[in-house]
Amino acid sequence: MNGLLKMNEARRTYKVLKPYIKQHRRPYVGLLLLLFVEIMLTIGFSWFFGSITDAAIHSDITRMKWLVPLGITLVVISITSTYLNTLWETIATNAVKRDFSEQLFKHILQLPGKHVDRIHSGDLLAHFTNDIHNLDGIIGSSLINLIKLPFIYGAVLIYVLQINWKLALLCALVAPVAMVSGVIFGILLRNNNRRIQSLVAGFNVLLNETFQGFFVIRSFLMERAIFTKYAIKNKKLYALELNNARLRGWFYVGSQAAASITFLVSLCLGSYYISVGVLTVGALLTFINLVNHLVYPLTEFAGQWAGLQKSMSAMERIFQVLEIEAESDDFPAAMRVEPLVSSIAFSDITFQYEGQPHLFEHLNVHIPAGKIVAIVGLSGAGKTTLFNLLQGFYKPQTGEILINGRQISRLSISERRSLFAHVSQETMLFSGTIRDNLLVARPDITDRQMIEAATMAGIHAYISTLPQGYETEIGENGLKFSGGQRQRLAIARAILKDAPILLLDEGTSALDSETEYHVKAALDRLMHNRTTLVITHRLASVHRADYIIVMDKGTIVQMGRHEEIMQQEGVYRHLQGMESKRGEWGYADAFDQSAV
Ligand SMILES: Nc1ncnc2c1ncn2[C@@H]1O[C@H](COP(=O)(O)OP(=O)(O)OP(=O)(O)O)[C@@H](O)[C@H]1O
Repeated sequence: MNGLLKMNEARRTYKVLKPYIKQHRRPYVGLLLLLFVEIMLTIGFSWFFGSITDAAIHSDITRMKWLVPLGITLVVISITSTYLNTLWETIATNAVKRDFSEQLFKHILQLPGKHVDRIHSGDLLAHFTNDIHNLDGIIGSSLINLIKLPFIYGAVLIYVLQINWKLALLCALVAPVAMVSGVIFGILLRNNNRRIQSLVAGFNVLLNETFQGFFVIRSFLMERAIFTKYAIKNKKLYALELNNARLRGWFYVGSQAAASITFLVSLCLGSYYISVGVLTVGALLTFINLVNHLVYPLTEFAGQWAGLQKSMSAMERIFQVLEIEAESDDFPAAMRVEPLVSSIAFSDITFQYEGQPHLFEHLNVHIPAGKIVAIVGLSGAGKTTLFNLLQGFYKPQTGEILINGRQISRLSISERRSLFAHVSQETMLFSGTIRDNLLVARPDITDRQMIEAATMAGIHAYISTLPQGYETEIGENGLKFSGGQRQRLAIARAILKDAPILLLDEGTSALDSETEYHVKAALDRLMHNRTTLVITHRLASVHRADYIIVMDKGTIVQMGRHEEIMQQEGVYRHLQGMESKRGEWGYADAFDQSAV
């Protein structure tokens, strides 16, 4: 039933969390022990009030003499147990959350490309900013209270039954009402919390897009539209939070009413019992002290149940990611592969992106070792997809990719990724220093090697002009690089990776002539003695290639040297024609001057 905690859901949750709870079992065992201490304290204090009152009424000084130190002992135990309870609960909850979030993060880092495509980064963010924190219910307070409350209820009921069974049973009549209203409250609260959680995930998506697309938003004057979206979500969240408060308010009013009625009934009937000599004043005091424990565990149980359900819905969202099979059990490590100049063969490859029509059908192509091969074609022809397949981000449905005759699918992920150095259109720079960004491929390299690579890439001279050189911080709050500088940093990274196959995406952005000269020179050095596949959108640069592969809608339509395929009627000549028209319009030149 919607809203009720499904048993298989709970079982699945605890199956996943069990190893983490087991690993941090000490604070959990401590909390279980404290549970019994708390039950003893609850009954002990009530008994103490009754006993000391009766002793006072009967002027029993001897009894009072040993009751006072006992009372002090109870207070000391109570203070200590409260302290330990807070400490152990925090340790248990946070240790489990810490390990579980690390596992989730690791899992996400190892998800296959086809699944990453389907998940919005804002949703992934929400797992860490929201869902993980909402797990408290299943691993912390709610779980412990759900175990504790029935014990407290049972122990108190047994104790008050032997004080006066009629009074006790009368008070216990409140139980069914409290339980039914608790279940209804739990369902309503869970449904409301589900809506809140999915709204919070939506917030993350919006914020993520806004901060990533800051300049696009400004350039397209989208500020008002984005702000309106934010404000609408904010209003919805406010309404849902208010709904939550109302639900909780009504529930606590109900609990209070139940507690007050029970208190009044036991006080009035108890006073009558005193007057007819069935109860002593002390026994009534003990009873009244305990009677609240016949109501609050029931109402509190419903509250904790709701907390548990809130955690369950957070866990449900996390499951959607956890259930996707990861590429490997552990992180692939960078490894040195033989710097053998390698041939590449796509053999009978059929591939389609999920939910898309076939992009490649029986694609066959052989690239000899040590050659520079340019891949050209209109946008969407499948050029980038070839790179994605080579690096194993996606798997072909049929066919094999062979490197030096070896089936690439038989290589480990480490071996496979170590074969390629990829210089993409967009150079991702991470927060940290220039050194950190250069050493991403090989943290073990020496300063001399790093400087050599930067010199070859034509970026060392610039880095040397910076006051802090290679230690300069880059990223959000640090130095920003121009497009050309970023490209040269990417080339330096690729030089340091020293892989036998170079995958180069030249991109559409043009560079000014001087920068282009430096980048080209750096690339020439990088391509030396390697097999290079270069996606190029600027046909002026294809003359350097040994072969040109022309792609159209997932098919290789032409292949050969520039001079050969220029003789043929087809896509390549058409592209060349477009390029020269672009040159005539002066578009490329104008762009060249403004870039970098
Ligand atoms: N992750 C993806 N999921 C679904 N479809 C995709 C994905 N990536 C690319 N495609 C589709 O596959 C086709 C080929 O895309 P690909 O990026 O390989 O083309 P391309 O030749 O590199 O284009 P461009 O020159 O514009 O970069 C396109 O129709 C594209 O929409």
